[in-house]
Amino acid sequence: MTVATTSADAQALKDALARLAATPRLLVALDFDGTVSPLVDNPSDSRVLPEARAALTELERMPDTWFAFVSGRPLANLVRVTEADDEVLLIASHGVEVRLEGGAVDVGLDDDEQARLAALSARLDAIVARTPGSKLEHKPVGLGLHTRGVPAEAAARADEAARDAAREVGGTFLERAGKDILEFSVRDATKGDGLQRLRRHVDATGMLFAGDDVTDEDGFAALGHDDIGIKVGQGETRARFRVADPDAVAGLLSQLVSLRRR
Ligand SMILES: O=P(O)(O)OC[C@H]1O[C@H](O[C@H]2O[C@H](CO)[C@@H](O)[C@H](O)[C@H]2O)[C@H](O)[C@@H](O)[C@@H]1O
Repeated sequence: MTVATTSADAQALKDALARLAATPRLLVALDFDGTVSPLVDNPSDSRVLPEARAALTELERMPDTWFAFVSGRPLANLVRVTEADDEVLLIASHGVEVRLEGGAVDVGLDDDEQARLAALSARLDAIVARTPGSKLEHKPVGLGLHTRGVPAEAAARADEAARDAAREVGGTFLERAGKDILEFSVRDATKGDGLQRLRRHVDATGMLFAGDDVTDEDGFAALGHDDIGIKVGQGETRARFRVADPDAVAGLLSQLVSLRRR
């Protein structure tokens, strides 16, 4: 993948990182898939790149410095793939599930939400059965139809059928199209809500947030003037900066560690 950035952009990012490294209370919040972990066919195989992991471990040890994963994955799944210890702050299910110090909140679906999810799940199962290579992911507040590796036309047909199914079930489903995944949720929190929650929790004076997907745009929208938003890869974005891939994110995290150590 090529991502066009000029040397002026690269210098501006370097300068912004140096300023952020000097902030009194620093929060580093990272999307997981496609940001610190390269995209892979089987979601349970995803892991944080070693360089990023080393940098995050260093950040965790520094005073007045916190890091968090902010992901669309369910919380239990996110804990497993990130191998996060109990200290790591986690925002999961696109902002619905939150684990700050003191444990996670219970999402507690009501009867109507449970019934609508069950009805949609049955319909999506039928779509998966006739779409080889697709998979249905069950999440605490929604369902994700995965089509990675499915030929484009068949994937588009499956997505369209899934949208029809959600309309048939009725009520409000928040629809999110990500990378080879179409999700339907009965709750409407966003990663932006998650970042605000984290900012308040640690009383951050500066924040870095990096993400690669459309749902990360809600996160970029929640950033302030003294924060840094980094889009990973191609696509439209409101982030101020852009890097090519998870390796580049890992490199930036290492730079941030060195700068903050100083
Ligand atoms: O917010 P994120 O941390 O980026 O999570 C978004 C979704 O990530 C996972 O799916 C994506 O990554 C998989 C592994 O690389 C890939 O196989 C899939 O095609 C991608 O859509 C995860 O499985 C989903 O639950 C997340 O919503």
